[in-house]
Amino acid sequence: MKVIKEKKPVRTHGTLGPAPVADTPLMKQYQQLKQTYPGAVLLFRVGDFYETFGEDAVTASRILDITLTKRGAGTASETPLAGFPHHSLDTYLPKLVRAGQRVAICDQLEDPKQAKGLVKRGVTELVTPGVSLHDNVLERRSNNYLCAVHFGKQEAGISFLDISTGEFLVAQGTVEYLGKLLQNFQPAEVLFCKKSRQEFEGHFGPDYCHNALEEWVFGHDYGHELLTRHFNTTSLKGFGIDGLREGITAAGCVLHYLAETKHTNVSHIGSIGRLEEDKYVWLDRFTVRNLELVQAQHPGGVPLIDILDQTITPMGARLLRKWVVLPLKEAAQIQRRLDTVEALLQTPELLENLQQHLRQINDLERLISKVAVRRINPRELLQLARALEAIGPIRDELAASGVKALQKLADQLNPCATLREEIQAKIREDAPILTNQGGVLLDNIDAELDDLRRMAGSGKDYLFQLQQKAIQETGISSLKVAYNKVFGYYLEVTNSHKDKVPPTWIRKQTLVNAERYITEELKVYEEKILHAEERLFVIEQRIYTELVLTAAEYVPQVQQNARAIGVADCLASFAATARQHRYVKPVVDDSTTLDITAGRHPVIERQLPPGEQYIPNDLRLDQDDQQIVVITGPNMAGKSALLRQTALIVLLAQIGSFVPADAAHVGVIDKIFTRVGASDNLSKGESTFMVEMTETASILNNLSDRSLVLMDEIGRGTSTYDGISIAWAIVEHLHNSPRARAKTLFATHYHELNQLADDCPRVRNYHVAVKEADGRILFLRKLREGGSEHSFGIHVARMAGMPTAVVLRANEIMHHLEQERASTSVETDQPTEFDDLLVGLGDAEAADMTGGKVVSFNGSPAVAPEPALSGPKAQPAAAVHSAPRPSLQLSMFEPADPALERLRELLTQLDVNTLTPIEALLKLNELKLAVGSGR
Ligand SMILES: Nc1ncnc2c1ncn2[C@@H]1O[C@H](COP(=O)(O)OP(=O)(O)OP(=O)(O)O)[C@@H](O)[C@H]1O
Repeated sequence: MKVIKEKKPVRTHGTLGPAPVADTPLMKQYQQLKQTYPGAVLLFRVGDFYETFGEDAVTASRILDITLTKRGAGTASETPLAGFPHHSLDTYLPKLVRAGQRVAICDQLEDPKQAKGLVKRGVTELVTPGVSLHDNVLERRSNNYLCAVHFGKQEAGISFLDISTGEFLVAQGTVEYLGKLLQNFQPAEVLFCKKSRQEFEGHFGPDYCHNALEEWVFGHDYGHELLTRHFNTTSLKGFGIDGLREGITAAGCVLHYLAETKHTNVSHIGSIGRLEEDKYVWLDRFTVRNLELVQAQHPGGVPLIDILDQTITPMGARLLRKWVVLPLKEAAQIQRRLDTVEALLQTPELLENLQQHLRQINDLERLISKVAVRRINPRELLQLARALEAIGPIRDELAASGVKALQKLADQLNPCATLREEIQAKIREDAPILTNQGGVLLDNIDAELDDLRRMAGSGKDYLFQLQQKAIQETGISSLKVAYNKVFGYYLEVTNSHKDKVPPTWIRKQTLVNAERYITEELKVYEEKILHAEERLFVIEQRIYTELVLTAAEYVPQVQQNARAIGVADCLASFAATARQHRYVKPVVDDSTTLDITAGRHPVIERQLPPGEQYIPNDLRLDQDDQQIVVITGPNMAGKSALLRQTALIVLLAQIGSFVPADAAHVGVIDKIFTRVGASDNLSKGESTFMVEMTETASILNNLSDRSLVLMDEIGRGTSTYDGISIAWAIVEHLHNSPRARAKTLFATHYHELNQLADDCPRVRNYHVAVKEADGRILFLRKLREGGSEHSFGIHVARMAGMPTAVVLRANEIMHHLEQERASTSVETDQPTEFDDLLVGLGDAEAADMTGGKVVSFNGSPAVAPEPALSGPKAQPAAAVHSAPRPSLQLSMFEPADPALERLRELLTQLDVNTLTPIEALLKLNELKLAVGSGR
């Protein structure tokens, strides 16, 4: 086959072109392999090139920017062709994988020189976004997870595996829990069953890089069998996961996929851990996103992790990302971390020494994984030895620290001295990456190896002497002995001297300016040298492989080292951040208080322009008196910053970090819910408002006394009155719910909500202070007690550079509207989206939301009916507490209309406790249709 030498970058966006035709034995072989790996780009090794054909060639040339040419141009078997030299695999493979492609690497399985007929070829590795050991594909400081999801009848199962570290996790629970885990772990590839595609995308969106597998892979018994076989156990009890039926299915699917992608040496996956929902603070996926914990929401934004991360090793960096999204709930466990950070801060020398040694550690975890899968090169093996060399001093440092938690870590460290010494005694410091071309091992390891080296070395000396002799004999001073793969050793004579060449020399090749010859003597020596070299390479490879096998016996110890190093690194990072950014140790206990003195936003305070200071604020929430704080203030005042900083301080405290404040007392929080009146779903074409409401309903259904709720501009996706009504009802619900007194921060533009405090004793009004001077406002950023009088949107518009005429006109309209509002009385009681929200909540919640003043769904009063519903829906905001308040719920259930009768019937049948938000939405739609059609 013709090999294309010059590869000029050409972009192609054409059609896929004809598929390759199996017109030769080579193409037949290609077709067979291609059919075995449908959906993967097949890199087909031919000689020194990896070639792609047909559709694959079009894809490869587009992603890799390589020439797209044709095989069999002008013939019936014409097909697109694109290829690259085999030694460029490391450059091109990551590009394909990062572009979301699965790549099957097909190699020559025998030496083409020895092959009789067609060279044997086979796929040696299937690299996919979620299953990769290639450094160029992986990010050093974050994990690369493959994930499998399985939807069961009651619950769903999920499993994560990072093959590059051996970490294998499983969980089972509600779809919401899975959504949260997907958001936390950000898998590179998700596997699910073909028939679950719609369900998966309905819940989690279409954006995950995924692979839909056949239904039979998702069987519990099959999964169980794969797991027990892999771990060589009879049951899964030892891992504490035997009850997780759906989780086991998902984990089995992960192992199945490893085998399918030809990853068979996976002994480094030594255990499977359970992600226990109860152990960690519940952060719904919106909270992880809104608080920008590990990922900024907008390009150029800075996530919390960037401020926090002062880890030195990749193990530390990867662990910190997990700690940040999985804050702890057990006060004692948190306290242990905090005490250790304090000890490190109080002993600067210990912290410095520890960090100094950590710099030598490298990626111990991924290095040992490469040992397990037998894909470690000599230089990496040396790195492993150097990393192990640093374990001893770290162990000594931690052991002598006098700090209990650090001493415990020291106990887990094992310098694996025997292995380290063996590596260092065998591998040359300047060893190459490849193991098949010699120069890997030191002298005096193997007698035969030493002999062969001498022979190869002296052979080369001999060739030099032969060159000198030939120069003397022929008088051709420019004559040289050289080597190439085709002719072996030869004598090269320039054209000007070729008439001096003796007749016994055999001409082998004619170049433009020179002739190349061989002689009998040269051939004999060449044989000897090449034979010695070949044998030498074989011996080196054998000894190297034995060394890797020896190293493989240390996988569990080295993995344990890696884990302990990760923890030490994270704690040291907390101490370093606390020192650098003036964080303090929070008091974390089982009380129900949240009391922050002079709290700051950890990210914004680092982003302010030089000379600007972040204004700290105090904030206290307590379920017994100040349970809900309604914060009003103009746009840009700093309301969102305050909400977020409160959540971030809680979160930092509960991952064991010091916090940006002068003091903080954090009674352990079990759930953090965040809802920001969103506009970000608009791009997906969803009804923003509906999404907002469905999610809010889900929040309200899941609260506990220990929960922290942040509501930022909830209701702004609808008209002002609706918005105020919804916001009002939600605050009431949070206040009156008999189930939970969740601590709540509620930021709003609707200053009307300040009137809530009159009815609800645990609701307190605060505002972010601004100063008005000369018709302009100055942001003071200070949280003060009391509500605010009016909104300042127009002032902000002026600040933003809105033309004066527009600003003046806006002022005029606002005054007009305010006057109108004051003179209007009771508003319409048509059902609105607010009613829809109640539908999603169920009887108990609906009653909670309206302060127990709602008529139950079967039409009779659920509680002694009071004449007025204290929701503002029914009246304009300005008159909330003065006008009589008709119940919008009553209007919804007047019995006269048969459609409404039917609606009532449907609602009564509904078990809202088992509905997911998505199902609730669908149900709602159904109900609307039912009412509309009069069914
Ligand atoms: N305490 C503070 N000290 C200094 N700067 C602050 C402080 N709080 C907020 N800021 C700055 O003010 C900007 C606006 O704050 P934020 O987004 O919290 O206002 P907001 O009241 O929520 O506004 P909007 O209602 O428009 O969402 C922030 O991006 C930040 O740069």
